[in-house]
Amino acid sequence: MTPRPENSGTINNNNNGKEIMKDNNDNNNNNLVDVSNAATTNKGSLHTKSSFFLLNEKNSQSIPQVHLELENLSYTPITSTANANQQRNTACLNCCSKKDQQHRTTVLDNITTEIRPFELTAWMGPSGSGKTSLTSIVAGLVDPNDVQGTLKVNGSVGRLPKQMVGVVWQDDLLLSNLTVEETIYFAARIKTPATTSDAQVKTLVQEIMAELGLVHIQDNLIGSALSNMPGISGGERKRVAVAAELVVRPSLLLLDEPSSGLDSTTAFNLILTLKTLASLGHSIACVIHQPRTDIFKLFDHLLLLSKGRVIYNGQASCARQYLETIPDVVALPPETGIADWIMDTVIADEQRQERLLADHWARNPQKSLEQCCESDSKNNKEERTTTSKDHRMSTLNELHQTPRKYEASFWKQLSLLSQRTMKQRRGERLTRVAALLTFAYVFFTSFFWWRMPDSTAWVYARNSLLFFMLIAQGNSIVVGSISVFQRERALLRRERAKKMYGVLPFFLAKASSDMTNNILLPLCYGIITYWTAGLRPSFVYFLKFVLGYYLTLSCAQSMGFFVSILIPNTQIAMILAPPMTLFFFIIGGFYIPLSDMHAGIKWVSYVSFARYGYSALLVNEFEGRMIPCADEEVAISIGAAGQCPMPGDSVYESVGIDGVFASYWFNIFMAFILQMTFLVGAYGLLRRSK
Ligand SMILES: Nc1ncnc2c1ncn2[C@@H]1O[C@H](COP(=O)(O)OP(=O)(O)OP(=O)(O)O)[C@@H](O)[C@H]1O
Repeated sequence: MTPRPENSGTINNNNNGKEIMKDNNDNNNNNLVDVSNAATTNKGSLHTKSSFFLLNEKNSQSIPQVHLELENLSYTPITSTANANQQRNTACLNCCSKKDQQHRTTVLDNITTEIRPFELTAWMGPSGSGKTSLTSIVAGLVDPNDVQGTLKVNGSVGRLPKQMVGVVWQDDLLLSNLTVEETIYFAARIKTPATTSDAQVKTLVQEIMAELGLVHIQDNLIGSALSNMPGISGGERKRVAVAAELVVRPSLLLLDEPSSGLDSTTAFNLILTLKTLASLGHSIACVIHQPRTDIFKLFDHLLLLSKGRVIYNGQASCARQYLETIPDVVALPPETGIADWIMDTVIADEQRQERLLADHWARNPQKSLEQCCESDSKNNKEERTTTSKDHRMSTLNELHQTPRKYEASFWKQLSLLSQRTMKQRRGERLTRVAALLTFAYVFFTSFFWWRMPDSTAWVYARNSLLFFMLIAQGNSIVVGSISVFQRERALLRRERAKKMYGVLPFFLAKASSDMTNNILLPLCYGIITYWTAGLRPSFVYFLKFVLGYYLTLSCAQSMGFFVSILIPNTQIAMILAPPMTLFFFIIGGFYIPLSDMHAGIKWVSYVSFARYGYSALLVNEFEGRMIPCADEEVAISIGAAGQCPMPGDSVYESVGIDGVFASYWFNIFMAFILQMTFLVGAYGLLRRSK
């Protein structure tokens, strides 16, 4: 933590007798930072304000404040089988339909709560109580048809624009080859308006990194445990994910277990950071499991859930008094953490299966609260009245006018996404393996097809080499394209839901990066092999070979991209892709001459990129030249055997490449059209996918 300068704040008393840290530079109540709990519970580490917060304070008027009210909210998603949910409260949706196995599961039942600005709210409850579901509902990520009840923003029924909501999930999806700083910078830059300069964004990034203790690892790669790539620790990943959301100061911040995997001091400091942020006017709700007592005391508001029902919803400081008034609840034993005790109490209630706590709350929540927490409730009401007087909240209509659809312009989104894709590619283990594989292919191909003599005896060898070059690289390009996109899909889904960028800039960045990066090594292989194998020795024909070869592989790449969006299941896509590609190659004209192909299958060859690619390369190699006679007996199975010297055109005509298909440029045009079709199809599917 950056130490707070001694003269930067004073300790005052507010009307509750709480210590309030107030910035000397600004008398606005916005800037009050309640540190009483922090000071009393963790004297050794009194939280200090870094310039990140000072910077935020200066702009705090620009943070639209949000008061979110959830009234009688229920969440009943459809589950695909009844068996798995027999224990649940289920209701058959339409038992006469084909989908008569579909049932609705009541995940959340009649939840009434609120998230207020200037407050840090905790959502607690045992595993499976519905905390993550509630986060998804508030973030607007579930099907609205599955949600009943009312959601109000600043008094009006409706939803907050997604740009004003920051969400940190339990499973952070971070790109492994980006550094800590690059990850936070990307989030900051794409989510801040164009009017904020790059220098200002960089300052914000530095400040939030300082605040969350990430400066010393700012140049470290994130890494990935899945691909066994060393990187930052789990706790550091969590802090990076938090920083990427915090850096743009969202009005509403939702965090799903942000402290899991952190040591208790780091967890305390993180929650304290959130508390400080809340004091600037942000509304923050935090799913938390079993925080230690000093962390628990940082929370203003507590929502306690048990199996989808409310057990307590009120000031965190009143929870103990309230629970102890309920018969059957054992009072907090000495030397026991309050959060531990609350969780033990809730779990014991769940095990009894009588739902005493939920029923008790349902009978008369407000009255029970007022009885046991009278003085605190009164003070709280007064505080809220003062807050609402001081800050005129924007209406929901005004809030919807504030953010643009996307903060960054189209070109900025495209540029940032392209840069991120390039960075993710650098040093990827996959790329290194691909480089080794290319080297192996060059060696292997040179061994079998070294400097082929230009004679009729080598016509078949030339044909087979051209086809081998396509099939060897084409298949791995399709498979590689699918595996890479499947990894990116979850991140795309999450970032799209946050309205960070549009589909078109993502698509263009992805397609252009793939069409260069993924094809680069295979193209090198083609270029080297052209000369080592002794293909047509002319620079013009060489350039035409490069164009045809590139376009065919690039078309294969686009087909892989299309398939990976069409089939969202990775395993199925990976199983289906190789035979599909192989099929397109088989009907490409080498194994079965196009002239001999059965009419029932021949039409498919018109949509095979391999057909146009192979035809273009073959025509380029043999068109308009005479192939000299071999000294030995001519032994070719295709072409006009016996004719010597042999006209090159007869080689491709003998496999059925004739008429307009015998034109190099026609085949190039068709490969281009096919690629565009795959790309437009991929884009359409991507837009429709969620
Ligand atoms: N779409 C869904 N269909 C069926 N059941 C669901 C669905 N979403 C959540 N559930 C169930 O609802 C319950 C609550 O899930 P949720 O993930 O919200 O709990 P949680 O309190 O966040 O749990 P944890 O602390 O373990 O993350 C779980 O039993 C879960 O299996």
